[in-house]
Amino acid sequence: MLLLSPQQIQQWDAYTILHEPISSIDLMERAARHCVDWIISNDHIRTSIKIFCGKGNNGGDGLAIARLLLQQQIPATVYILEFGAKGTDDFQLNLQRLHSLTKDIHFIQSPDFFPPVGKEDLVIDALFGSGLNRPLQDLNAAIVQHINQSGARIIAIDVPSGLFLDKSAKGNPVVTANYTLTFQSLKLCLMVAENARYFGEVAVLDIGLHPLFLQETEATFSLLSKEEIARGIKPRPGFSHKGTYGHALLIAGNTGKMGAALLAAKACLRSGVGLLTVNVPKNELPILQTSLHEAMATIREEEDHSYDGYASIGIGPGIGTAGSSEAIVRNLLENYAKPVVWDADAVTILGKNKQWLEQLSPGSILTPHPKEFERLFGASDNDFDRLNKAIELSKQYPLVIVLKGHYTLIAFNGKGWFNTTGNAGMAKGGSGDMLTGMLTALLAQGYTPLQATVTGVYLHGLSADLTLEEQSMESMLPSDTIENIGKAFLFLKE
Ligand SMILES: NC(=O)C1=CN([C@@H]2O[C@H](COP(=O)(O)OP(=O)(O)OC[C@H]3O[C@@H](n4cnc5c(N)ncnc54)[C@H](OP(=O)(O)O)[C@@H]3O)[C@@H](O)[C@H]2O)[C@H](O)CC1
Ligand SMILES: [K+]
Repeated sequence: MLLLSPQQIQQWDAYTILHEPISSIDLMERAARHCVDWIISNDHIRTSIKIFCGKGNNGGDGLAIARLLLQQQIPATVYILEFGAKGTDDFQLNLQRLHSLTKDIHFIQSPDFFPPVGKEDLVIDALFGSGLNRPLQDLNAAIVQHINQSGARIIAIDVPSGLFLDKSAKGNPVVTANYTLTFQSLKLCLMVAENARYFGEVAVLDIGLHPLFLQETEATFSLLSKEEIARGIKPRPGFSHKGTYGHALLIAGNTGKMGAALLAAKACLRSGVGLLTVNVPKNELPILQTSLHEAMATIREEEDHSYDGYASIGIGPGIGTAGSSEAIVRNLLENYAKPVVWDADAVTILGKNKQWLEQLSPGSILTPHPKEFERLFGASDNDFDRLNKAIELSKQYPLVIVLKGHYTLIAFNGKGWFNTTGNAGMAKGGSGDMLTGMLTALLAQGYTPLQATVTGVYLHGLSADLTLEEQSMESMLPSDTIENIGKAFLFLKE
């Protein structure tokens, strides 16, 4: 699914109106009906429902929602903000329709006329949607503040009023909704952590916009889907052998950090690799060899670092950032030409030696979390800037950049894919090590760097989601999640 700009969403509307065909007012009616159905079926009806409307089509949705509720004998009161604009055609038509049912419609010209709003109320925010083109001010800003401090349950229609679809609204007045009912597809503003306190829980309502439009449309950002990932999984033919699936090397672990190496190695082995060697310090060899029977080992301190024969290499988990680790990073840059997975301490080392970025082998995968990303590429003013920076960097460098977060972004060649699997139980030490192991395994099996990354990131989150069948988000460990990588592969084949 593509994440569209406000202009593209308007075009999608127009395309649907033309090709379904359906009138604009009927499309609004369909959207409002879906909202009402969702509100009722999710048990959000309260004795007092206050619907705040702007005079655009978002406000039109609010008016239609009010009418549909009233028609079901559910009382709802409408407050229309008068900020000088004339209502859109569909707003005006819905206003007429509502007038024929109720006289309880209030026009608000100043804060003196704001109704009291309290905890017992359900507020429906239909002030502004995808048409917002400047920060809210004056009366609009005041009503947002009034609603936000009320303690009422707030359901935002399409997006919380005050959020821009595809750029930051940091510092602006924005409705802090408990729920957001967004139409047809997620929006970029609903994917970023800086807006999480505004959008609350998000439900995507399928209002039947024409699917063909997407086939004719391009967008920078899109969402990964199960079907897409499942299609890319390589079959394992009967006459294959361990050589078919590649020999991976993980350079991981150090004193006190051998857990990172073990997690990466286990995840690598569970992700289909043919052979795995782990490079560890001499003293730590027994830990590896007694815990993991399937992995081979090489000794960190030995001088001869030949990388010949490895189909892929992952470096970073638990190696530390000391000079000896820097020397290994340097050595790898000079002696290995295939894609490498760069994670954790290895990313920090690259951050300290930015000139080395130019030397990364094409197709290498960088997996920084936001802080590591900052160390590598500098600070960003907001989440949107960081996303756009990742996209720009992916044009500049022949790398796959994995920007870890609630919705991890994978940037490559000027495009970005958001992952849709995973949960907050993964916010624990060891999750990143697991991912490095998985990506290294997939690269070794001949997946292209982009394919390895989208598949690995998706499976990583999916394994964690499947772990919730027997664990809670609090209790689950990366070790549990690794044991569910198998279930995740099976789930893709269903
Ligand atoms: N395809 C769909 O998803 C459907 C969406 N629907 C709903 O329609 C809205 C979008 O409606 P639109 O009329 O385009 O926009 P808004 O209602 O968000 O805004 C209306 C106008 O408000 C003005 N504006 C913008 N920013 C501000 C501001 N800060 N202060 C005051 N006024 C502002 C702007 O006009 P200007 O001429 O003043 O620039 C906007 O045009 C979408 O979100 C859905 O809720 C359909 O109902 C169904 C299909
Ligand atoms: K809204």
